[in-house]
Amino acid sequence: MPSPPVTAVLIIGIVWVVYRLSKVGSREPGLPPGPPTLPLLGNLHVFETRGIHLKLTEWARMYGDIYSIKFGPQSSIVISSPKLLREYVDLKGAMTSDRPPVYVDELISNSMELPLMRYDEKWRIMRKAAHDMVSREACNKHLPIQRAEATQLLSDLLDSPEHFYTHIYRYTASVVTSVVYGIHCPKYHDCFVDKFDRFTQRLEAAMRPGNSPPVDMFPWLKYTPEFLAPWKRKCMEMRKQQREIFFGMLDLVQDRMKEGQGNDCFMEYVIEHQKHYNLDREFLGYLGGSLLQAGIDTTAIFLQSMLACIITHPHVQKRAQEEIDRVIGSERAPGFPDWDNLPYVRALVSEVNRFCPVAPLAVPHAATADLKLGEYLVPKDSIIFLNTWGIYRHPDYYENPDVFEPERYLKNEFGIKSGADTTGCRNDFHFGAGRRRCPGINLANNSIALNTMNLLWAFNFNKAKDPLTGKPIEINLNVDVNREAVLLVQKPFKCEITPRNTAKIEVIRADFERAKEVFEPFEKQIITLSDAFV
Ligand code: HEM
Repeated sequence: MPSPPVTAVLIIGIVWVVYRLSKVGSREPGLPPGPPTLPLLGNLHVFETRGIHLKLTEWARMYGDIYSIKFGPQSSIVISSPKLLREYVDLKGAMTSDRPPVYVDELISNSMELPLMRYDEKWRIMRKAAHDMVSREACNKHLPIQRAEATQLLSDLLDSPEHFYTHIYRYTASVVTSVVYGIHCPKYHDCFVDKFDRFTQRLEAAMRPGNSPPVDMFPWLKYTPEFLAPWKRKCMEMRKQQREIFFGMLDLVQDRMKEGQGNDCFMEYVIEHQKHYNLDREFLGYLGGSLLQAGIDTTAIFLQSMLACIITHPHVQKRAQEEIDRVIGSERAPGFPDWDNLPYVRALVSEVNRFCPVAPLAVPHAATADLKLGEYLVPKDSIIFLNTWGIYRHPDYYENPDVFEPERYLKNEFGIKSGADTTGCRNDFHFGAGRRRCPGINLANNSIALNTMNLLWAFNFNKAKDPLTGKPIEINLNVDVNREAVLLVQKPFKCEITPRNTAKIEVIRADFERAKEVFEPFEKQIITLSDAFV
């Protein structure tokens, strides 16, 4: 039997531990209000890992444009208006540009992937090089290859319209491999593209909440022995495969340069200026790899969503096509200079981005220091969610926010309703905010503009028909989505794609013949990957 003083100490100790545990999950004083919490769990018990943007937006309408949530001990804030995004993220960039730690990424890439890097010296080195690589001027230099790739997309769609998914993916993959590594991918199958597509799906699954224990919330889980943690083994396999891709691509560029066969791609530029950017081989490998990883799926998802939007809104498709026909006609395909003369097509693109933002919660930021945001105090290391979905569906800013209506962008450049506060308004929230804003914006926007013009110029897009009933197969925009994915991916849908007239078919065939000359310097190497990818 312990003595009375020992018993007293034990009781005080137990009370203290219970008290501390009961505080886990509750809000620190000063945090903005939010949904009620439970001890230990915070808001985890009502949190969905699928379609998180919908839950965060539902709460935004209840608790306001800034509110807080707790994932166990982890504090997070959610920002859901243009004004607060500007004030709290854009203008406080030095304190809001960290990323929350992602242990799975630490295992896979040793935290060397730019989008998930912490806000430190490593990030600064990488970001500067990435910024210069895909700056507006640098991208303009690469318009001919981007255009040639877009011409191949039209030609592929003429040949086998039923494979539009893989044609689009080939396009977005080949644009990045061409401009970053100087290597054209002529087809989806039996080439780099399908293997990279599969690798990305495996990577996305490995990162998905629920497929590994919540290590980032409870860091002691890191020490689970490997024999009890198959997810750790999976991460090590992914690491091997990822390095094979990233460093294999880098080697190809260096081999080409040694042979004097350069083609002016982005990677050649940074290799030549390696010292200036302070990049060693490890950085170079992950720099190119980060652009591959961040640039391919995102652009493909936009194009898929754009097609889903015009198929479900035929009057929008018709109006955009009438404008294109008026400005361009049938004798030539659209080009970049046409973009400025197509206000309705530009409005359509803005509306697709508003209605189906590719990354509805961007990539979460984190606070590098304690933050004073208006009347609130947000502790260092809190996660900051940029609720792009909630902003783009905000009823104070957008008239009928749940209706797809490109015309709103003809009334004013932000598409907002009259009388709304314009502070912080822009029409590119889908590229994020502050210092972590997407650096690939120019490359992405060039792809979006060129392909939207091209596709509408060349083809009619209609709902596919059910072979049994003959009835159109409906597409439920943003409802039939892959809810497990972090990006807003429409579930695979079918559609009928038919060329609009024979003159256009001839233009596409002739343009594709000419594009082969542009591809030539980009076809000196074939990307090989080991059997691990099959
Ligand atoms: C439609 C196409 C795209 C969309 C919607 C998109 C969207 C985004 C978003 C939302 C972020 C996070 C921003 C933030 O944290 O505030 C991001 C980051 C990033 N994006 Fe994009 N992106 C697209 C295309 C591209 C392309 C083509 C590239 C390059 C080839 C690229 C490279 C990156 C990189 C490297 C980052 C990480 C930046 C950092 O953390 O500092 N993206 N993108």
